Amino acid sequence: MSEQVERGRGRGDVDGYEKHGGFPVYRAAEDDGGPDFGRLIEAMRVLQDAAVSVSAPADVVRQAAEQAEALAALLEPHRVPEGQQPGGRSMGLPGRGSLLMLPWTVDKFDATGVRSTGVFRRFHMGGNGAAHGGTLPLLFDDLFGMITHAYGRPISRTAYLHVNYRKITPIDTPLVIEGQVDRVDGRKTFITAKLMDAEGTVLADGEALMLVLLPGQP
Ligand SMILES: CCCCCCCCCC(=O)SCCNC(=O)CCNC(=O)[C@H](O)C(C)(C)COP(=O)(O)OP(=O)(O)OC[C@H]1O[C@@H](n2cnc3c(N)ncnc32)[C@H](O)[C@@H]1OP(=O)(O)O
Repeated sequence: MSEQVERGRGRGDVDGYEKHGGFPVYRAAEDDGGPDFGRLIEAMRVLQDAAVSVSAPADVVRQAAEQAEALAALLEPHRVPEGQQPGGRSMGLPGRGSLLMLPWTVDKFDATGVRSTGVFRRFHMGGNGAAHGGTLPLLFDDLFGMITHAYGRPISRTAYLHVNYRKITPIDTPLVIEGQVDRVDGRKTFITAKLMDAEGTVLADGEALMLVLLPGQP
């Protein structure tokens, strides 16, 4: 039977939903990882763009490999368990400071929906100037997670995610994605979203079913 969940309630405010399945408690990083963390993550993205778009002399590639290995060795001793690192939890940074997520900026986040803006970068390219098809479901899935959260639903997992590719999605072009909860039915949250260019042309649209986790579910 369908139910109308009160809009605008925060996570944990809904009776019986305080456990979020088997998920540990996730909190936003208080200081976005400190003064230089965002800078590090953006430099890593620029490096990824460069690494996949250069054709450099062997000596330059060797030097770059050595510097990348040295950088990894510098960071390696500071690994922490999931949920303690600022990467992915820094709400003030593009893509929350994650290198997996698209480096987009959320400019609307409430119970009526979530909107995010940004560009697909060179390292997201599939071919002929278009974003790789696999990067779009990533963008949609992350948005659907945020929409679920902003709506006040407990942590949910994607049961299905459907993307319609309507037009080529260009890299290095400002785009916007926006979506909202359409319907709630028990554990099920049905969500839709659209990816558009600056003129409002729909490049892709998507829908998903997000399922609230049962106690202990991973
Ligand atoms: C701040 C931190 C934020 C962290 C966010 C994390 C979320 C990120 C979002 C993700 O990307 S999650 C990763 C991708 N998804 C997964 O890995 C999910 C893997 N699948 C599962 O874990 C389970 O299949 C799942 C928990 C989704 C559901 O298993 P259950 O055994 O709990 O549910 P069940 O199969 O009994 O289905 C419950 C209802 O949903 C329906 N259902 C399930 N899968 C469906 C499907 N694919 N299509 C249509 N209906 C579906 C099912 O028919 C049934 O409907 P009824 O209640 O009406 O009978």
